[in-house]
Amino acid sequence: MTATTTTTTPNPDPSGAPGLSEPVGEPPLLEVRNLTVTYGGGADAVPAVRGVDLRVEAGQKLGIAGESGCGKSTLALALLRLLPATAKLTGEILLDGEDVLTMKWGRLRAVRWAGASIVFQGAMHSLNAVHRVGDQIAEPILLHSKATPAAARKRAGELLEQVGLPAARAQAYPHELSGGQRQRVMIAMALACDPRLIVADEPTTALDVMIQAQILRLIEQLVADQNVGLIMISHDLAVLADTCDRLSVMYAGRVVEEGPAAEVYTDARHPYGKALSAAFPRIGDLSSRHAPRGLPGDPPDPAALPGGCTFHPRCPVALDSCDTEDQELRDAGPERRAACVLVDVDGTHVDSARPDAKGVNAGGAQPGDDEARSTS
Ligand SMILES: Nc1ncnc2c1ncn2[C@@H]1O[C@H](COP(=O)(O)OP(=O)(O)OP(=O)(O)O)[C@@H](O)[C@H]1O
Repeated sequence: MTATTTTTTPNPDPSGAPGLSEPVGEPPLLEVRNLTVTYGGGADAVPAVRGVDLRVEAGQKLGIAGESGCGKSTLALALLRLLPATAKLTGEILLDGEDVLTMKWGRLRAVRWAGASIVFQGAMHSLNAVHRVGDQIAEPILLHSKATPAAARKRAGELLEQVGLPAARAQAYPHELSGGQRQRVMIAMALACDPRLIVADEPTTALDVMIQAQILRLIEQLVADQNVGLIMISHDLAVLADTCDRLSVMYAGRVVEEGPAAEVYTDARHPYGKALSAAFPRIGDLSSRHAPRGLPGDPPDPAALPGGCTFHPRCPVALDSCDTEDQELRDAGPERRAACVLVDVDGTHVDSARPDAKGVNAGGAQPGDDEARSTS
């Protein structure tokens, strides 16, 4: 995608996300401002994404974590306006400073694949079973460039080699490849038009751990070599912490915590971030103190969100006021933000010992139990 004018002054950072330096005069690669996505309308409206701000620079890897149903895939699809017509979007999605939400269709077609491309989960379902994978990789090249069919096929072979497969595998049909190989094909396809941003939605979920590690290292290598931006979406906080620079944790359609990936994983500020982190085992420490612990209860139905802080019904440290008072993201230490009334501006941890804490879910993840997560 061609960068739009860079003569304007830098956009102020509405998310306030610190630590993301922006070259003077250059808009960030991706800036999402106050994005909302609502499926349907009236009494049946489902607010799947609610006021999300994100920012990704070239070469940066942002992880988006959260339980099933928190709006991760909706957010990913919204970035390229790939949602069904029932979805209503508001806010801004600025790709190189150009708003995806107000683009004309012709421009949007050009931006898809070339400006940003998506690697979906479940390559078997995303690839067309009756076409050779080389032809499927060549297709966006033919659509987005003046390449001849022969040149596009040659490029497809090169892309396969780039993702660690022999060029000759271009002749294979999806069912002739292993799950890991198919996911490599998906990544090759995503790279076909030299995008500036790659959105990877659960790219390794269906793979065994060995192949998962290979695919993650491949994605990391490609981001470094080609200086693209990466948004990686996963329910697996450990995978994101291992792969990404920064992490945003979503709950009920909103970002409730963000910061450097390793810090959010080992020392989350928000009770939900803490609970999500505590749900994953720490490699190398299998003592009972570090045993993974689940979070009782389920995320709320987006069509019937609880009042106040949407996490309060599951929160082990909720105060009475959390039933009615919602929280915006607030500073929670250097380069950290969290949407919790108990987070102090200086980043002091959630204080689970407050006398007015209601102490629900006493058997679940205990946010005050930081020690258990700080030694990995
Ligand atoms: N086409 C749709 N019409 C109505 N509601 C939808 C539609 N797609 C998703 N939703 C709802 O929007 C909410 C967010 O769904 P989404 O798939 O974005 O979550 P997710 O975090 O990606 O979950 P998962 O990890 O299970 O894919 C859910 O409540 C879901 O039921």
